[in-house]
Order: sequence, then structure tokens, then C-alpha cells
Amino acid sequence: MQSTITLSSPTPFGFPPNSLLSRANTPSFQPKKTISVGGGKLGNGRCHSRMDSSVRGFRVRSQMSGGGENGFCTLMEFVGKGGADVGDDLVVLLAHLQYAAKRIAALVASPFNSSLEKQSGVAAGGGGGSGSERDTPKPLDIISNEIIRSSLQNSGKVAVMASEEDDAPIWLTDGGSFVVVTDPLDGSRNIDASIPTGTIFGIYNRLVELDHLPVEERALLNSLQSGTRLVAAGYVLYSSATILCASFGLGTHAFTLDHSTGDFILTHPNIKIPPRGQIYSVNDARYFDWPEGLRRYIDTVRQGKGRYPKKYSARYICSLVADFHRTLMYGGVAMNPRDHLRLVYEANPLSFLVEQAGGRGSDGKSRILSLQPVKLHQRRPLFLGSSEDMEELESYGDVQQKVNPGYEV
Ligand SMILES: O=P(O)(O)OC[C@H]1O[C@](O)(COP(=O)(O)O)[C@@H](O)[C@@H]1O
Repeated sequence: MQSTITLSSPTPFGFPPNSLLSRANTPSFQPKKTISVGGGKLGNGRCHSRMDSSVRGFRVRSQMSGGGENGFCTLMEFVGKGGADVGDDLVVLLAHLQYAAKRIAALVASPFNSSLEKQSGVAAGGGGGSGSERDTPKPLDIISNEIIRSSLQNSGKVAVMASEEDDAPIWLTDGGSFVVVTDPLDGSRNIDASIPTGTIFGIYNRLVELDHLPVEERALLNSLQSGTRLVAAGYVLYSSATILCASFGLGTHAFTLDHSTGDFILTHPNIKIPPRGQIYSVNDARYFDWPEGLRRYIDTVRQGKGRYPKKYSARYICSLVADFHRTLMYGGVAMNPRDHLRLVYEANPLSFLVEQAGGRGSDGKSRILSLQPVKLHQRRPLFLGSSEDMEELESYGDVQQKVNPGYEV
């Protein structure tokens, strides 16, 4: 059966079309395609009317393989009225976020990145450098932040944006109903070696009950919401494929960028992290700075002497989104046991995603989502992974690294 695709936009890469960007307050987003498979029109109906039915038994066929009985489903179709129906405002916001993701994907793969580094005079990562140099934003961090900020602003749907790259949250639009927290380009230290990087985001409802407060205070308090209040969260992995993985509160779903059309295609519906993995992911050059409990845990699983009687393997890219994505796919546990990763921008969104996939996110003692952030850039130990691995790890008690000397690389 041959699939036929009719594009309503003549420029597939110019997505979303300028008309969408300029109509910032457009109440509803229309999928740009009408898709027919075997003569039958699929369009929105492809993604069914409810998320649970849309993801159960969903078969993904790529355009290249000639379609199939179910064809394929774009992110916009998935969240739209014929799919999960997450609401018009959120659909518009996601359309702009996916556009930002595509721009960042192009940016991180650009041959001109090294000249940006040279122009800015920022030292390349990986060499010596003091701890504070390590924390200095790189040009790509700053540009990615700007790409996301302008996309959120153009959506007209976001009241507040809080970014790892900004000192304070930015109040964007009075009429916006959402709050977006983001790490625009995580792992950017790895860029010079073309190691995968990622964008992380979390979306909350704006707290209208705070509207009477001065703008700085209202922006800050909106951004300090507990992870249990997340409406949606996601990450974009910039690797051999560009993958946007998101949850809107009913499962975790991943969409792969089809460079030929500019669409994110549903490739991993309803991800379930295996309850037990055989991989641990940590920077174990820090072994001698770890507490005794964490050392014992790693020593035990390495030797296959844990509850799962097989020797574990280690994988560590040192790029959070990439390490997390692999953990979601294969199971196991990914961790940064010291106070390094940000609760608001990294730990909460990724914990939401792993929980929606059946796993757990913890700081080694407590469920991440239950923590009330007290500072915008607050850092916590972070452990994410399969439910059985996480339970076993936490049973060692003493797994949070207290020594945090400020590593140079
Ligand atoms: O040096 P460590 O402790 O292994 O930390 C590595 C982690 O830091 C990160 O690079 C994030 O650090 P930044 O937020 O300072 O960029 C993650 O991508 C990675 O998982």
C-alpha cells in the first residue's frame, strides 16, 4: 500500500510557517498536512481521539517504508484535537518549542560553531580551566537561550520563562497561561567534540492567584513550583537523530525529527523503562569523593552481586539528556550524586518523564517531584532510573556525595 502525502505548506523546513509565528495569539493550531494512506484520509484521526487509545497498539511506519495501515503521526497531530487534545494553548506553545528545537539542532550541527567560540573568546571545554570557567556559558548556550526565549515570546502563551542561563526569570506576556522552565543547551561543554547535547523543558500553569504581586516576585514564585504541578515536560536530544521526548501527564512519548519534512514523527509511543536494567551511569572518577553507601552499591552491581545476579556495565557520556535517554530506553540507573544538577530546570522535568515511563527520580533520599524548590538555581543530587534499580540503590542509604570540590573537567 502506497502512502500519498499532500503538503499544504510549500516549504517543509520553514516550520512553523511565518504566518503562525506572526499570529502569536492564534487560538488553535492546524496540522500542516493532509495525509492519505491507501486512498483513506488519516489526518487527525490517525492519532485517535484520546491519548490512551492513540498510543496503545500504535504502529509507526515511516514515509520511506511506504506507509502502512496506520501510517505515521506527527507531534502536532499527536497533541491536537484528534490525538491527546492537550488544549489549543499548549498546542501552540509546543509548535513554537519544536521550532526552537529544530533551530538549535541546526545550530549544534553547524560547521561555523568553532568560529563563534573564537569570536567570543570563551575557552573550549575539556581542557584545564578552573571550576568557574567550567560554569561560564558558551556562545551556543547563549544563542540557544535566545532561540527559546524568542519562540516562547512569539507563541503568546507563556507568561514566565525561567532559564538556567538567566539570573532571574523573565516575564514574557501578560496574557500567557504557562510558565516554562528550561535548560536550553545541556552538555554544551561537549560540543567541541560533537558529543550529544540536549534541551530540557518543563511547563507549568501560571499561578493567577499571584497576579497581584510585583512582577519580579510573581515571576520567581511562578518558577518555583513543585514538580508535582508540572503540566508537561520534555527534552530534545541532539544526537545521530534529533529526538523530542515529552509527557503531557499520560505516558512518555518520543518523536524523531524527519529532516526531509521538518516534522517530529512519533517513533516511541508510551515508553516503558524496563523495571530492571544492567547499566549504571555515573562519573566514577569521583569514586573517592563518594560516600561509603554509593561506593558499596556500585562495587556490588559491578560484580554481579546485587539483587540482579549479573555484572553491570558502565556508560557515561557526561551529557545529561543523552545519559537519561539511554537509561529510559535500556533501563538501569543514571546519576549525578553531588549537588550539581538543577532541581528546577533538569531534575524536575526528567523526573516527571521517568515517572511517566514507570521509573523513579530521586535525590537519593526523597522523590524529586515532592521537593519544594527554594531557590531558582538550586542544585540537588539526582538519581533517575528503573524502579527496581532505584529501590536497590536507595536501600544503601548513604548515596549523596557531600564532598563537592568544584571539578575542573
Ligand atoms: O562533571 P559531572 O559531575 O560528571 O557532571 C556532568 C553533568 O553536568 C552537565 O554537563 C551539566 O552541567 P552544567 O549544567 O554545568 O552544564 C550534564 O550534562 C552532565 O550530566
